[in-house]
Amino acid sequence: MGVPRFRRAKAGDGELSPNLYVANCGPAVGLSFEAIKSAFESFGNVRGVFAADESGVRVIVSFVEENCAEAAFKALNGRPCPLLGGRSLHIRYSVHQPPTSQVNNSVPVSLEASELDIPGLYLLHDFVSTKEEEELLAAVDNRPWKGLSKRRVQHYGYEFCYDTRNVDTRQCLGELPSFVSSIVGRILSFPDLNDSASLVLDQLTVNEYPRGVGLSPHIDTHSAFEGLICSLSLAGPCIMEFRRYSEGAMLPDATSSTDMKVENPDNCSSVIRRAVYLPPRSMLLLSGEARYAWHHYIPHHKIDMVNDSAIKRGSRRVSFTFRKVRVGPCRCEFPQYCDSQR
Ligand SMILES: O=C(O)CCC(=O)C(=O)O
Ligand SMILES: [Fe+2]
Repeated sequence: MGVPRFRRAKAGDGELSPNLYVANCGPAVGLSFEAIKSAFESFGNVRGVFAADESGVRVIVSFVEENCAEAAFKALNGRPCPLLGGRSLHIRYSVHQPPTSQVNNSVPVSLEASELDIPGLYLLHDFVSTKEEEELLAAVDNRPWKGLSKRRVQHYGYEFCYDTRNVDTRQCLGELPSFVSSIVGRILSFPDLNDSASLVLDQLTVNEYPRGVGLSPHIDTHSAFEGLICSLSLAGPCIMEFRRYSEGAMLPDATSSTDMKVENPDNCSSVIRRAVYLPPRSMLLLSGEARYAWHHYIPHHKIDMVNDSAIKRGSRRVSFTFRKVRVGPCRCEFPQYCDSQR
């Protein structure tokens, strides 16, 4: 069945809902789902607490009764909650989205990045051979994985912290491993990347996604990484969607009233969406506008529709994402998406 999905309540949904979207609250700030459930249960029976997105600081609290949600909303919205460490909660009503309205929410999928017309986006097919792919997979499968809620990761160079979406630059884990040296060299020889300062790639995140698992829409934190992000797809395919929000204010950790639009593009009139198919062994390069101003997103699908073909995801997809850790603030041309220029 999977985790239920929710969208922001809008006119026509009725005034009340048993579901509350609660920001500034979640495992990333030390509040477990159990602790949140028990705090909200002082207002009535809670059916469940779910992550609203991957941030760890936004949850959906789903009550059995609407009037209990209303009581909790009135008592807690915008006020410090003593049962939750005195945190000030930001609450809105949220509506359960039944599975039937989740279909046909897709955009046409291109096979070539150039068709997306996103400056700074490149997709290089067959960037590694099948033999290299096997060797890279064997190398990471021989090393310890760290389990996240839905996928496994490995970090090299610097650890990436999912709660802050940043790296701890004081804690270097060492050089990138020798099994990726030839890949890094090949990236550096790609001619269209003219910003040579960003080409000393020193951080690698390896992600292993089981079939059907994706990644929430995000822009990699500007202050954490420089202007080039390179992602090598191995083992299985997926599609990647890109979203450009015209109003800005879409910082990855924003708790503003716009942040639910990321999860619910149907509610958002000001988003441009494009998608590309990432086959195994392809390298995706994000630079410039593609890196700084477009959210990227891997839908949680087991089957992707690419033109008229249904393409089944493999039993897993493993990606190697190479980045350069930034020292000093970001000075990009997209301040509306930039945590350094807020
Ligand atoms: O799996 C991928 O290709 C993308 C990973 C990604 O976007 C990230 O780690 O920030
Ligand atoms: Fe990313």
